[in-house]
Amino acid sequence: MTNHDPDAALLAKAETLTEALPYLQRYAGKTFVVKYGGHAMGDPERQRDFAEDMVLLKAVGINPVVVHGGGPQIGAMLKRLGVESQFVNGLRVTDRETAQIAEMVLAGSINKEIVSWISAAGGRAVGISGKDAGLVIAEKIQGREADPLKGIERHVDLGFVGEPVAVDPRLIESLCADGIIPVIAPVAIGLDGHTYNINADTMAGAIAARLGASRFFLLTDVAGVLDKQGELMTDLNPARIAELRSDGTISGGMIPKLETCVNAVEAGVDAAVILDGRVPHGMLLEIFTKQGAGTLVRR
Ligand SMILES: Nc1ncnc2c1ncn2[C@@H]1O[C@H](COP(=O)(O)OP(=O)(O)O)[C@@H](O)[C@H]1O
Ligand SMILES: CC(=O)N[C@@H](CCC(=O)OP(=O)(O)O)C(=O)O
Repeated sequence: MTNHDPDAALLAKAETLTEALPYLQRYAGKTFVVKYGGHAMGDPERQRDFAEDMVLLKAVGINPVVVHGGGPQIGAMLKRLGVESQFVNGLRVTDRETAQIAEMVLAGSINKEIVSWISAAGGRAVGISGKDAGLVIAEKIQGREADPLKGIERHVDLGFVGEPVAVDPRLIESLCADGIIPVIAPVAIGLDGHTYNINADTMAGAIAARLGASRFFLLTDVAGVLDKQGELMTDLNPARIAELRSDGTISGGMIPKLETCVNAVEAGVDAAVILDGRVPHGMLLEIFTKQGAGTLVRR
């Protein structure tokens, strides 16, 4: 090696940057909605990685919009307060007290924590919930559950569990235009004036659809959607997802996750990606390199 030969490791770094160039050009000015699940919020190092990724996206001209969950954190708080909680098809049955606690955890502690991480990474973030500036209007969900005895679905009352029926994107758009990363908690006011707890995947999907996002990322605690053998399925479409649901391959929290992906891509989002949020910078590799990560859902 002469003095003029670059170090191989440095060269590889430069190559990574040039490999990113077409993606940087393609995505500049586009909006990416990132759903940050409660299970994906690992230790402080992972939290810092996530915040750095958001700040990096913003720095290269992409508009990240974060919608976060916090299911495990709500569960821990309910347990501390001695309140029982149960899920039906991945949705938490939410009575009035649970709705208050969910709002406290989601729009209070978690929302502000994420804002602090982004701030520590050098970005500017504003933490809001679906309640702010009429961002999301919710409607009560009619819950359904399989009746194992009769082999049919029956209605269940999920309480104050809502789904978005209207999204007013103006607040998000003005924050993005001002160089700010919006961080959104999945709580909204219903048409009836009550506070509704909304599954964070559903909330994020509705926002991604309304914003016409280029990409919708769902960061969770699995590599993506796994088949019955536990192997990663890298590409899915709505028809295949319907099959996976009916043959029982997907269950629990993966049900609302895939439903929301289908709704988002059918509403015009280019692609949704479910990936492991605990893998350091996995989202950056997915966006800026040829290497894919997780499960890509397209029409
Ligand atoms: N086929 C499947 N592939 C991957 N995960 C699945 C599947 N079926 C059910 N799951 C469950 O879905 C979970 C992800 O949903 P959830 O717990 O709601 O995550 P998050 O809190 O990130 O939204 C996984 O950890 C796994 O337990
Ligand atoms: C109705 C409903 O189930 N709401 C969720 C909201 C939080 C959430 O979805 O958080 P994750 O993304 O971390 O699962 C809940 O109460 O747990």
